[in-house]
Amino acid sequence: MSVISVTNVSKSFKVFKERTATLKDRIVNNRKNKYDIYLALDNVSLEIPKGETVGLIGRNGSGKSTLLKLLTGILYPDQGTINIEGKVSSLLELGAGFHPDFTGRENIFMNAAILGLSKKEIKRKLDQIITFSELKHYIENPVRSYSSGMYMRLAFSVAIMVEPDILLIDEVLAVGDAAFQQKCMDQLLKLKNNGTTIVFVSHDLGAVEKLCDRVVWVNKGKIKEDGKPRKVIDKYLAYLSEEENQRLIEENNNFEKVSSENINEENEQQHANEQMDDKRWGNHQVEIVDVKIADEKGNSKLGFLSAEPMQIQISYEVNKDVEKPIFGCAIHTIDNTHCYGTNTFIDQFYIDHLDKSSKGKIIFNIPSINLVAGTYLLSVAAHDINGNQYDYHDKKYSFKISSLTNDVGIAKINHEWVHEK
Ligand SMILES: Nc1ncnc2c1ncn2[C@@H]1O[C@H](COP(=O)(O)OP(=O)(O)OP(=O)(O)O)[C@@H](O)[C@H]1O
Repeated sequence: MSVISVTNVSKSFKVFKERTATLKDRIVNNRKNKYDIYLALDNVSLEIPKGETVGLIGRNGSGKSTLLKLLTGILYPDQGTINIEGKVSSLLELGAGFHPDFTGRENIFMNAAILGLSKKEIKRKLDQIITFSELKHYIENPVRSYSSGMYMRLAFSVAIMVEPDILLIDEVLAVGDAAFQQKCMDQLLKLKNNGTTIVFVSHDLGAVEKLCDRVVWVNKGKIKEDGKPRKVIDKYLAYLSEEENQRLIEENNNFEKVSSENINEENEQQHANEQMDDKRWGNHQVEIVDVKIADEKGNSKLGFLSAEPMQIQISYEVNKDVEKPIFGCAIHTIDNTHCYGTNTFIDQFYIDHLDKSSKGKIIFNIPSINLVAGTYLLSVAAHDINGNQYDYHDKKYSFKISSLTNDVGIAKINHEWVHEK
C-alpha cells in the first residue's frame, strides 16, 4: 500500500520580470508587477509504497525540491492531490526550522517538538542526538555561529532520531565532511532496513544507487523515467553526456566562428605565416587542418561516459615532401596534469614519407577511454623524427567525461578486490 500518493500534481511559480513595484507605485501609478508563470511541476503522479527508498534525480531546476516541498506541506499544489500516511521528518534547506539566536540544544527541543516528539521523549533522546551530531562542545552556542556542515549535523541528527515513518532529504548531506557523510549514509541504511520510507534528492548518483530501491528522474517538471536505479541512472547519464556533447559542439562552433571572423583579408597572409597563436606552432611542412573528437563510428562527440570508445581524427595536408613523419596525441587535465601521450613512432606505426600536396587522415582509436569524470584537453602534433614540429596544436581541444562512480585521480585502472581470510 502506498504511504505517499501524488496524483496529477502541478505547481507553478510567478517569475517577476522587473524590479518589484513599491506600494506607492501600485497605488499612485496603478503599476502592476509583470511576471511570467513558470510551470515547475507538470501533472506529476507518483506512488511510493511503505518501506521503499526512492531517489529523485535530475538537472538543476527540474523540480525535485518543489516535489519534496509539496510532500512536506511547505508548498501546496495548484492542481492535483497529495496523500501522506505516517510521521514525516524532513531535511530540506539547511537551517530551515532552526532559529539562529537559539542554542543548538534549544533548537533540538524546538525542532523535535515540531516533528511531533513530546518534551519527555526529547529529553530521553537528547544525549543520543548530541552524540550523533558530534557537536557536544558547541551545543550551548547559538546556531548562527555554526558552519553549514555543523548545521547539517544537527538537523540530520534530529531528523533521524525522531524515528519517522517517512524521511524526506534534499541534498543537504553534501555539505558534511566525508566521515560524517559516511555516518549519515550508514544511518540511512539502518532506517531503511527498519522499514522507514525514504525520499532522497541528490546529485551524488553513487549515493543514490547505493541507497535507493527505485530512482525517479525528474526532467523539466515531468517524470521522465521511473524504475531500477542502475537503469534510470544510466539513461540519465547518457542524456547528460549527450546534452554536454551538444553544448561543447556549439561552444567550439562559436569559437571557430569568432576566430575566422577575426581574420580579415589584410592580415590573412600574416596569419597563415605565423600560424598563429600561443596554442599552435610549427613550420607547416605538414599542416593539421582538422581535428575531430568522435565516437567509434566517427560521429562528432565531446561528452563521453567513462570507458566509452573514443576516436580522434587528425586530417592533414602536406606542403613539402617529408620523410618518416610522426603523428601524436596527448591528453591533459584542465589543471595541466599530463594524463597520457603517445605517437605513431612509439607505437611502431611507421609512415615512410608524405608527398607534397597530398592529404590524409590519421585515426587514433581508443576502445575504452578510461578516465575519471572531468574535463580534459587534447593536444595533437605532426613532427619529424628529431622532434622538429610541423604543426603542434597545444591543448586546443576539449572533451568531457562523466561517470557513475566517485573514484578519484585521473585514470581508471582496471582492477578487482579480493578478500582473503
Ligand atoms: N519560490 C519560487 N519562486 C519562483 N520560482 C521557483 C520557486 N521555487 C522554485 N522555483 C523554480 O522552479 C523550478 C524548479 O525548482 P526546484 O528547486 O524544484 O528544482 P530542483 O530540481 O530541486 O533543482 P536543484 O537540483 O538545483 O536543487 C526552478 O526553475 C526554480 O527557479
